[in-house]
Amino acid sequence: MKIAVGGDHAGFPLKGYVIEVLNDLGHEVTDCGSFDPNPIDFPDITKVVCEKVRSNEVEKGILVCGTGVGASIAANKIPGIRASVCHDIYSSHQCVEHDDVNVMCIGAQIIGPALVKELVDSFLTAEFSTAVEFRRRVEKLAIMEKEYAKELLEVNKK
Ligand SMILES: O=C(CO)[C@H](O)[C@H](O)[C@H](O)COP(=O)(O)O
Repeated sequence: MKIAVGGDHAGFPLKGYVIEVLNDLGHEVTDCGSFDPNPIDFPDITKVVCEKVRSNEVEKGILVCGTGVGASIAANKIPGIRASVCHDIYSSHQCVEHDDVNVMCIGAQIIGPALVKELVDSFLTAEFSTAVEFRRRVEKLAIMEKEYAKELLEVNKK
């Protein structure tokens, strides 16, 4: 699978390990930075990773920041992105099965390499359920995105 990976300064060391794990699992990785441990704001890296996901250049994205929280907030502001912090195995596959999550966010200050390996594998091997209720809920997310975008356009016109 094609995967885009990115992280801010807090995620930098763990991002390297995530890439190693992905390579070992046979995935094709695009490293979106950061490429050194200097401070960089998580929204900037989040945009790079999520653009690759929403344009279908890659199938999924993985973001690493200090807690995963900032990256997840930023990613969920981008149309077409459904992001989640995944720090437990159940969420890491259930978020794909039920909510079709396409960007996993993890916190380098929260979890270590052994768990990361299992989380990444669990996230990437999970499949979106065909059950009608899950499909309906995700469609509602896309509708919400459009509704609020319309509202923003109207506010900007004034
Ligand atoms: O976790 C984060 C956002 O949710 C960031 O990666 C940072 O770790 C966090 O904001 C702390 O910032 P700092 O510049 O590393 O002190």
